[in-house]
Amino acid sequence: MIDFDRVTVHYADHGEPPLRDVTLHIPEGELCLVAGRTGTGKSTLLRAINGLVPHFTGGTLHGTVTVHGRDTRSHPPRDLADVVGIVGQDPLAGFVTDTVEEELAYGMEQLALTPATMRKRVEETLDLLGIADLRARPLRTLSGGQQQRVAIGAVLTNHPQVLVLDEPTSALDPTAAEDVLAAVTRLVHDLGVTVVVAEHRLERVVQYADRLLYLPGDGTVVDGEPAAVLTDIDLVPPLIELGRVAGWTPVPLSVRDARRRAADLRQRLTSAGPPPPRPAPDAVPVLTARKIVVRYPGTVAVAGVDLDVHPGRVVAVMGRNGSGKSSLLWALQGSGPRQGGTVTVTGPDGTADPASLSATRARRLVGLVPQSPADLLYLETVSAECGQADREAEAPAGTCRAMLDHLVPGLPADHHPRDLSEGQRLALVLAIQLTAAPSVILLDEPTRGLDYHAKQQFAAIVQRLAAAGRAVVVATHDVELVAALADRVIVMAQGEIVADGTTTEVMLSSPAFAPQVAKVLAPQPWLTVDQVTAALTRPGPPA
Ligand SMILES: Nc1ncnc2c1ncn2[C@@H]1O[C@H](COP(=O)(O)OP(=O)(O)OP(=O)(O)O)[C@@H](O)[C@H]1O
Ligand SMILES: Nc1ncnc2c1ncn2[C@@H]1O[C@H](COP(=O)(O)OP(=O)(O)OP(=O)(O)O)[C@@H](O)[C@H]1O
Repeated sequence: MIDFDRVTVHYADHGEPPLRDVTLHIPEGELCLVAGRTGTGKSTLLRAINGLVPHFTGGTLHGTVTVHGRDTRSHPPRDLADVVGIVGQDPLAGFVTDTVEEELAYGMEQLALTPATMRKRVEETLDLLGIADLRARPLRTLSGGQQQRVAIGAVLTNHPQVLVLDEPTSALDPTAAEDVLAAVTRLVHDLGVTVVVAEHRLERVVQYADRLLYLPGDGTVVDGEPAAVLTDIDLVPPLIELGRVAGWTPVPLSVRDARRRAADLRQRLTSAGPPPPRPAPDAVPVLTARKIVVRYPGTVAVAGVDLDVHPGRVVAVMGRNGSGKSSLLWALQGSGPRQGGTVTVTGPDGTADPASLSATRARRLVGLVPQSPADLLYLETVSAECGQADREAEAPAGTCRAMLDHLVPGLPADHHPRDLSEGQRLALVLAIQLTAAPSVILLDEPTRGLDYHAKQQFAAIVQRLAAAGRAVVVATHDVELVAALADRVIVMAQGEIVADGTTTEVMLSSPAFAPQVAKVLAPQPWLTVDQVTAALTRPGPPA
């Protein structure tokens, strides 16, 4: 269905070609997962399938890409639209209409389908993605995950023979991610649709994949069965890391498979004793919120939330798409809407409601890194951004740059923020926020687009902040990140807090939020491979 014959892609201002002499063949009816570190060329490979590369991205393509018998060189994206459906990384940027229903119908209008068919497919898709009650909503008022569902739906209504998805679950809650991937897998099995999906959170997709394309970063592509390819690379989901620690071969690809083999590991962990508990929090909270209410026309996003946040602690806020996490963070930070309730934050100069202060003073109490950090960067260079941050925080010149070097050493000062990798951009925005030395740091879905290595770096940064006495609140769908990082987990549903406890309590009590290690070892209280490794290597009690 998809053939790459000796394909090389060069971007003009980019030295090394992301794809170099790549030959591969993806048969009809396969689900093919594309993996590799940030910036290795996954999106480039995906965009070459529908001709966006090179027709729209610039650069040059040598060799031949053939899709369903059509050469992409002579068939630009519009001539492939009846065969290939593509969902990009940034849903908002890809939308062409204003409302959910219009967006779902748009592609079918281009294919000139009958109104009856269009109607039927729109209804099916609204149900499939759980967005029926959003049908009339303007797209820009949707939460991040709701937007991602619409973007996927808008492609599914066209019934493409080839479906290309670039990080389709990055903003989805764990249950929605499973639903979407199960639906996509049904298309593969029942209708013979060919699917190519790039994803950093391999744990979400690998069990559905027939084939894994791994981009090591030198322009080549390693192509094989998932279990075989994963045996040889260091970029692996927790389940496979666990399999390596336990010495299982071949490596397990599903939780079910791992559970079957885990009896011996459970035994060893039982004799090692439970993981050490995390220390109890300070008695005095640094942030106190009472009866917070956020309303939009027709929606109550936050419905009377009470919350205390303590210094030195990392709190994760989880919950389904649209449950009110972002709205809560913006209300706590003070610049988002808030129709009711009180927020007080304690800083070096005393206690205040950030919403009652100037932006500059508020930033000394609470810093917020938004879902798309690029939104906060608007100057031409890294050093201009840093200088501006120093001035706004009335901090000595060089404060922000020192903070940035602490996070990611050695970023060139004259780089344009646009040319930074996702992880570097995140570090820059974090450094800008930290320059004001806020007591509380709020992070909204900070690991979208980060590979496993970048995520580890990020977790280390957050742990250092907490160790230095900051309070950190992270809204996220990334259960593996939460397991590794958070002291406490809050779960929101329809604007209310429905669970609040230690990470272990909350994650073990709800299968939707359990990390892979917990699923394998339940009911024992292990959440991460690090905990398991530490227990297995801990010296036993003297005989
Ligand atoms: N239109 C473009 N012009 C110039 N360089 C580009 C362009 N698009 C991508 N690149 C560069 O090509 C390389 C591969 O980019 P690509 O987006 O394919 O990576 P990726 O593996 O999808 O990364 P991520 O995991 O962050 O999505 C990167 O170094 C990137 O900076
Ligand atoms: N400007 C707006 N107008 C109308 N409704 C809105 C607006 N902004 C958000 N909402 C709605 O408020 C609810 C909460 O949105 P919010 O972004 O806080 O959710 P979330 O938990 O962060 O979601 P996600 O996990 O998808 O990021 C959602 O139903 C959303 O559609």
